[in-house]
Amino acid sequence: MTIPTQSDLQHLFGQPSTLGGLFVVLWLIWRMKVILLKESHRSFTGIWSWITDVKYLFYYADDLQANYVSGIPYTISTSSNTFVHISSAAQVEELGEVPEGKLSLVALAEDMLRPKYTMDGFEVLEESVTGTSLQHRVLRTLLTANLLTLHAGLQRKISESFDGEIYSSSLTPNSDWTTLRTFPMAKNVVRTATSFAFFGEQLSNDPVFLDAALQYPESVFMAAEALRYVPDFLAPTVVSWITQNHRASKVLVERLTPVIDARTGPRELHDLPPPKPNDCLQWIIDAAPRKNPWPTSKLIQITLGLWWASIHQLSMTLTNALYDLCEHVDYIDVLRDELGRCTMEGRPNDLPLMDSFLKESARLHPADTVSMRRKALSPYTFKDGLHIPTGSWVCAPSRAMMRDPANYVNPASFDGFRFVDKTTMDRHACSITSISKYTDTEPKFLFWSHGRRACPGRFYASHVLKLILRHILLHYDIKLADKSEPRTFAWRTAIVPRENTRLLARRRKAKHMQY
Ligand code: HEM
Repeated sequence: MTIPTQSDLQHLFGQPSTLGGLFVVLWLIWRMKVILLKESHRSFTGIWSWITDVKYLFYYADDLQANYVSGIPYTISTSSNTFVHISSAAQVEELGEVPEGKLSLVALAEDMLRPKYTMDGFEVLEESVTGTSLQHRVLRTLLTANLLTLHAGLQRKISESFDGEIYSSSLTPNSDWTTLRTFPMAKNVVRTATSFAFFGEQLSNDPVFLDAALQYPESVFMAAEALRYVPDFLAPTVVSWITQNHRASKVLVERLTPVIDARTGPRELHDLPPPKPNDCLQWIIDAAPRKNPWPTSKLIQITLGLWWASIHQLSMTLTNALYDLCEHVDYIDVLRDELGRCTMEGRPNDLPLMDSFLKESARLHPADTVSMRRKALSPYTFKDGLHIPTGSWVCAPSRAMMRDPANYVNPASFDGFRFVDKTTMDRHACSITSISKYTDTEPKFLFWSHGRRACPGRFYASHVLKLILRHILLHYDIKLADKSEPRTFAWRTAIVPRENTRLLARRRKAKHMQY
């Protein structure tokens, strides 16, 4: 695993400034000060914990992989936290069902994101609406059920956005092949498509809104990261400086307020017969309580919370899938053939070969090394006796588990059709049988987590990834600009695509193109 360069640190949080590097320096100074002033009486311990913290900033993923033993818990301790990694199927199943009141995702998200400062006072949502938490109802149920309805609009947004990236690229003018910076391109395409599904046509056409929509998750992430390095009394100042006084969230609030007000206005107006807007914003409005309606500000907070969860993983996953396609070019024609024969209906078993390819890409190249993070609100003892003390974090080392020979045959090799029944490969492309689908969750495939809180956006994510790859494969040839360019770097548990790694794309001849 390579560690980030100065340029990666600058871009880690999406800001082309020197802030990334500055944080590390600030943090080193702060930690040194703490050690020298407060811990001089036990300076060896202090310096050792400081070295450990620096190590886990860059080598968490490597350490986890090196020390992973199937089914045996592994603990990493830093100066701020203890992380217990569980990997037995029984423990993972149990973790997936433990109530929020004992092992909490919400408490952990509060610790990680510090929303009080970074999201302008946002409270991480745990409201229950009709028995299911709101995000699961809106994303898992309604967004998934509407994939077919949104399909044409998403397809249009994706082609406009990707083709726009090609035409606006200034990296290789006058060349047959256009050079794209893969990760920034992926972020733009994902943002454009997802803003359509979340906010509808009007807002997804507004460039100022779109800009803020991409900036918002990055500035929250960046501010939360910075808060780890500064004392609490400086938090508001530092966050305000990093987020440029919450610039992105202010633009989003300014643009969303009139749209929500118009939709929630007098009851007789907003309950008008169809056509009602068909987007996540509307489903959030509809899911809100009727008796004591939530104010617009709360509806916006909830919407932005879900938006935050939706963007980053999706663009990193797309980037990794594109690299895997370039690395394993033999799959390209087979996948094109499948695209030529099969239609997409918004179901998880659409395009079984591409589904399997995406799953294999996720298995070997996930953007996170752990999944199912929870914070113990009180001491918790697993059925097999494993004890988690209050305040500790428990999670599953998902990346190591997906590379475990006990879980997958020949785990280090990329087998893009690992998840289809190969005896059915000579059938008509669309009736090839899947052994397991991309969106399935199970203890050995924790890409989407598992259990009660498994990612509610996964059906949408799978559909959009297939739509984006479909557009690219049918209309473009792709290859890496330079095979030796490093693609990712490690940052805590994440494996982040580098900002400057390049992809080449060339428009295919018209006779090859089809929809
Ligand atoms: C490839 C893309 C994605 C990956 C790999 C991914 C993965 C995950 C994972 C691992 C979790 C943590 C669940 C847990 O801790 O148990 C999660 C939660 C979540 N995801 Fe995704 N996700 C992706 C895309 C999306 C999208 C597109 C959306 C929205 C449309 C979304 C919405 C959410 C929400 C709201 C949660 C929190 C669920 C809760 O609080 O119970 N995700 N996701």
